[in-house]
Amino acid sequence: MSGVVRPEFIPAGRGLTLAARPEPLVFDPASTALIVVDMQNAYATPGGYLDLAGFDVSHTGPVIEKIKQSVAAARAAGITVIYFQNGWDPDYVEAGGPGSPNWHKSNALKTMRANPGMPQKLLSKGDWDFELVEALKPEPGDIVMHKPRYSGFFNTPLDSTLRSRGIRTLVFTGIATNVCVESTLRDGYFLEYFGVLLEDAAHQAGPRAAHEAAVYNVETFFGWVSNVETFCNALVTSPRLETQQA
Ligand SMILES: NC(=O)N/C=C\C(=O)O
Repeated sequence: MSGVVRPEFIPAGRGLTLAARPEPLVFDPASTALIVVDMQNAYATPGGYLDLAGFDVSHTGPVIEKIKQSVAAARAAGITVIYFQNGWDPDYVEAGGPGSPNWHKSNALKTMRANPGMPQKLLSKGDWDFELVEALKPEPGDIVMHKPRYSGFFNTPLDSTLRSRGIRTLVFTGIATNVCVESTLRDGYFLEYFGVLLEDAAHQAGPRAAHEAAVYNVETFFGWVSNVETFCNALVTSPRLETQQA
């Protein structure tokens, strides 16, 4: 097959071909992780942080369902599943004070400051807002990581966890496409990971154009774009690359 990207680290005789834009990408389940970014009540449930801050979360249901499908397919194929949870300790030390840009830019922190009457618990560890949505609970064998900033690589054990397992391909799902998903995929690119975005398993914070812009950025500059059905089909039906090249 012409135009297929085959990363050098995938040994001959191994690899599945994922139909993707801008071109198909060969990946090996053994060196791939499915990353589920911040599928917390804060980002996906009415009454959570994004909703309270004025972002539309009314269309997250289908995305949750798509992520569920991708997680099930990944687990069945032996792909490592990593769930991120974004947030801070209950005293908000990890959020940083006025000396941190996070204190000034985080819409969760700004929303709480603007509404002193509201429970001051957005994205606080141990609170409902911080919890993963009911439909996407990790199972034994899955990895759960907390992160204090948008990128999953910042101040977390993500890089060492991936390296120690020989993982080089990262398949992304979650919320928000244009913030934590894109930030983590971009940082992964700089660290030599191959990033794939499943576009129907991600949802934006803000207007739909923000999702589309993030998809464009990934497809054009940072990685590859596919979807859940294609990913699931690749895991069960993709012919081995060596067969295709023969
Ligand atoms: N998970 C995210 O993409 N978060 C986006 C905004 C925020 O956490 O304030």
